[in-house]
Amino acid sequence: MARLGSSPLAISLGDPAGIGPEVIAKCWDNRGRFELPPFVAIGDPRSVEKVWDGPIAIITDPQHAADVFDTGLPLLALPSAEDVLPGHPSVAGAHCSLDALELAVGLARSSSAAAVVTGPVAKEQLYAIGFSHPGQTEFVAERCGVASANVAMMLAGPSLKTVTVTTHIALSQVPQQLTSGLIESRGRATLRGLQRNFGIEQPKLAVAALNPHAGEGGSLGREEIEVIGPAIAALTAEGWHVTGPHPADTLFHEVARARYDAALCMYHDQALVPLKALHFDEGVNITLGLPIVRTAPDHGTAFDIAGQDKADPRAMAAAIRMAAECAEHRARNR
Ligand SMILES: NC(=O)C1=CN([C@@H]2O[C@H](COP(=O)(O)OP(=O)(O)OC[C@H]3O[C@@H](n4cnc5c(N)ncnc54)[C@H](O)[C@@H]3O)[C@@H](O)[C@H]2O)C=CC1
Ligand SMILES: NCC(=O)COP(=O)(O)O
Repeated sequence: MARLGSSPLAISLGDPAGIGPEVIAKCWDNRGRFELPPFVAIGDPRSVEKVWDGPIAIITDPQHAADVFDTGLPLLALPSAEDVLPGHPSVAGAHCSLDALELAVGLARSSSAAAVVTGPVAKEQLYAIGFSHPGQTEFVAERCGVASANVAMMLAGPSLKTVTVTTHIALSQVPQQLTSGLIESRGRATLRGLQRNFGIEQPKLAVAALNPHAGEGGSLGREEIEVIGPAIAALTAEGWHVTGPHPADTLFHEVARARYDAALCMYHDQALVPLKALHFDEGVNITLGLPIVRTAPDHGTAFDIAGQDKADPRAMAAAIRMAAECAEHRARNR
């Protein structure tokens, strides 16, 4: 188990109607088996009570989380304006999930929490209340004062780490938004993040192509020649170990995966499909490039199974463990 200082991890429950409250409660239930350090959950206590009958320890100071961790799930209460119905998202629930996220980030920024783990939110619900960021990644970056181009959304599992250059945009927008500058800055955030969070001193980055067969010499698209290639050359000139652009269809099999520490992908599904195919049960989303550690499970709100005791907590447990390990690693190598 990672050894943290006196501060617990702060975990936002996510959308109160999603599976966040259930998987977090199940993590507390299985804290010994999953080898989890003390954490404090943040959100509406009713969202947990509706799906779990274990003990909740309401606290008002995160520093008390460790004292009560053996007897109940430590919870900083942020009640939603309306009652919670698992599987039925609401405007009030979206506001509640955003408040919990904001508080969790604030606690980590002020060192009252060792790291942040975020429960799943529904982007559609957040967009409906005026949330102007593509996702939690960009929101956390802004709250930390980091430009969103300088963070990287990494999905990490035991045998694969992927990063996506463009994040939550329509597929039709990807070619316009892909620039050499953006690929470079995501690449840099990834390489530094591998060093800082995972202790990989000389990280190897494999860059995926956008087009089939890496563009087939320009006849199936010119992004590899005009956009991706120059970004790889710039990163290589800085001394980083970067290869590509690699045809994406042959980048994720076992032998190929052994050649790199992370794959830099051009769009969301290029990065997330291989990761979830291999490691859905234990995939972790980690934001690289922040002054704090932020992780999340790779899955979403799963409203279709919320409140039915079907949610698998292993990805949340992996996110908690990774947050603790990265925080400890960063503290040791300050
Ligand atoms: N980090 C985050 O906050 C994320 C949020 N989302 C949000 O979640 C919402 C739903 O997205 P979907 O694409 O449907 O993905 P999803 O991950 O919520 O669900 C996809 C399928 O996997 C199942 N599933 C997901 N997690 C599970 C678990 N722990 N145990 C058992 N089954 C599980 C669901 O029941 C569903 O059938 C969207 O609004 C999206 O914005 C999606 C991914 C990550
Ligand atoms: N598909 C990954 C995802 O939706 C996570 O996004 P974020 O809210 O962590 O930015």
